[in-house]
Amino acid sequence: MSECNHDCGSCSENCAERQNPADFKESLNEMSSVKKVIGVVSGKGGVGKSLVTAMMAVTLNRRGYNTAVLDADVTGPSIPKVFGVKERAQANEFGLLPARTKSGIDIMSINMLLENDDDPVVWRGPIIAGTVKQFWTDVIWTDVDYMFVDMPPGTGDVPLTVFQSLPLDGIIIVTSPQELVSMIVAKAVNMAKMMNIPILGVVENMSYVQCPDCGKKIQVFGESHLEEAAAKYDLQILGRIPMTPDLSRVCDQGVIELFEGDWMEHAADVIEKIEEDAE
Ligand SMILES: Nc1ncnc2c1ncn2[C@@H]1O[C@H](COP(=O)(O)OP(=O)(O)OP(=O)(O)O)[C@@H](O)[C@H]1O
Repeated sequence: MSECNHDCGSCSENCAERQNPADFKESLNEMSSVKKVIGVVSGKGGVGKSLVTAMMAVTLNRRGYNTAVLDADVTGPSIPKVFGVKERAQANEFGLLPARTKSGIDIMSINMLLENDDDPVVWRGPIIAGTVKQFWTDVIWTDVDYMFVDMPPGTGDVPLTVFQSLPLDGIIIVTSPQELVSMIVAKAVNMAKMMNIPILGVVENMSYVQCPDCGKKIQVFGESHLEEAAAKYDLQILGRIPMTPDLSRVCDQGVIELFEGDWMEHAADVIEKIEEDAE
């Protein structure tokens, strides 16, 4: 392209440079070590992407790995809240230091840099993407086996630019049952394919409600279309998470590390397998 400004986030041309996203990935801080980076995406907001990101980090941490969460959802950051982290980010001469949660998960989020948690982030796309890049380049991520990235929701400019700036080893798509009947999941799948990032699979959140008395599973949104969508887009089903007051409580109280349930175990097996495949 003759007028290339090298900012693919602000350009819609499908040129050779866009097709090779590795060209513009940012390098990690030289004090950091991160083995695998998994992006957690959703076609739209509010489907439980942050919940899944946090539960994945907790599940792999329970299996003995060092895990971290990079909160790239800059305009709607919820990671510090679900982990009950209130402190501001500290820095030393080499870079920014992530906060460490009670069970030892390292996290970095824009909320740890704002003066007040409830200050809105009203920045434009390039500034947001620049912030996420800095979370990668300027934060000292020590000895991380698995980093989970809570991606900005949707398939627009900001998630696209974030996709392009981080060296993701795979992505997990989070959906709600309603999304599966629309084109939203297709857009998320196609964005990952455009970026040449392997899709590890799909997690259906709010999949059902289980009666606390008789154990019956009720599909509140009607019969699930998960299998159908997984077959259509050639996706592996990583898990189904019920809608439960317990999950809502652990998020609200900032104690996600105490969640009980085995919904993320299959996803964790698949993630461990990436490691084995690479060896
Ligand atoms: N399975 C569930 N059971 C109960 N509550 C849930 C469940 N999933 C999500 N929630 C609640 O829904 C809210 C939104 O979830 P979450 O922040 O994970 O969504 P999100 O997709 O990351 O949203 P956004 O993209 O807008 O940041 C949270 O308050 C969470 O407590």
